[in-house]
Amino acid sequence: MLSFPNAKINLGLLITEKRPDSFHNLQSCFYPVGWTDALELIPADTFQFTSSGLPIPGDDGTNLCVRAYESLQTDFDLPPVQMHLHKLVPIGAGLGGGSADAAFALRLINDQFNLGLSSSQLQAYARRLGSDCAFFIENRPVYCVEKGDVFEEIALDLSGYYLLLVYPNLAISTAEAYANVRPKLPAQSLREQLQKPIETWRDAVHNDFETSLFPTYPILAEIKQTLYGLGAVYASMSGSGSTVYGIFDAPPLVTNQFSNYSVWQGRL
Ligand SMILES: C[C@](O)(CO)[C@H](O)COP(=O)(O)OP(=O)(O)OC[C@H]1O[C@@H](n2ccc(N)nc2=O)[C@H](O)[C@@H]1O
Ligand SMILES: Nc1ncnc2c1ncn2[C@@H]1O[C@H](COP(=O)(O)OP(=O)(O)OP(=O)(O)O)[C@@H](O)[C@H]1O
Repeated sequence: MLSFPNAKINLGLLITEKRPDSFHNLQSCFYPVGWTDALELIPADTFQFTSSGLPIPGDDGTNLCVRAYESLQTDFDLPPVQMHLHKLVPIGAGLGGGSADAAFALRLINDQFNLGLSSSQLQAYARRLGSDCAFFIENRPVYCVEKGDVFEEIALDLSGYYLLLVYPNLAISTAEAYANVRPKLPAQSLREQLQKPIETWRDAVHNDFETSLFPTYPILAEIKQTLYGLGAVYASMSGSGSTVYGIFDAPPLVTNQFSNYSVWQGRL
């Protein structure tokens, strides 16, 4: 069985409180985007995990695909499988790439072996693998709260817009990014801001990680400015960085602005 774990972007990200478990409560909107890895799972005589494409830090044994298999193996007598991941989504990019691989692995195993797990049961396994993971089980636009793993409906449809993702070949650790933020309760919820026309977002919809990361990595603010210069209706960093995205109402004319970076362009 073959699947294509896709990335996400965050439309706004407010970090509201530090939690007693040392994680943070947040408000954000997750939106799936078309930059994907490829993940294949086939039944085999012995368990094997291999990868190609972008190098993934850490041993294969700690890969989130392997951890997804192991988490189901504790409750089900799973036959061995061979999994191959072709990694294309940049790492340490704020695009949730590893989380998507884990969630898609859970879904593939559930389908391959007819485990009959519901969406909410798969989300429970996913939550244990990472805060972003549960989103990729249903993989549709949602408003998220708490650790980013509790979802609410939001009426937001950006189909028809174009997206440009710019990864400046700079990996930012999520844990480090959280360590440097100052949580604060917003005057107005992100949900209210997102319900207004996209043309108002530039001044109203913020990613709190930009405040702490832009002074350290000025290139991120420069990319954001360049995206607005290219005509973006809205531009922002995604998640804890380092990818910066622009949303456009027509395909942007990119020449050599981002020639040293990894770029993805497509429809939302
Ligand atoms: C920045 C976001 O991508 C926004 O969508 C996510 O909040 C990050 O989710 P993730 O990469 O799945 O993060 P996890 O693997 O769960 O956690 C990595 C580290 O980030 C910090 N962390 C993560 C999520 C959260 N709500 N509060 C936190 O403080 C913790 O230090 C944690 O040890
Ligand atoms: N399949 C995988 N793909 C990418 N990273 C993986 C994977 N499995 C484990 N990891 C580990 O997770 C770390 C970061 O993962 P990921 O790519 O999700 O971060 P990210 O792009 O910053 O996403 P986000 O901050 O939005 O969750 C890597 O440094 C790597 O050690």
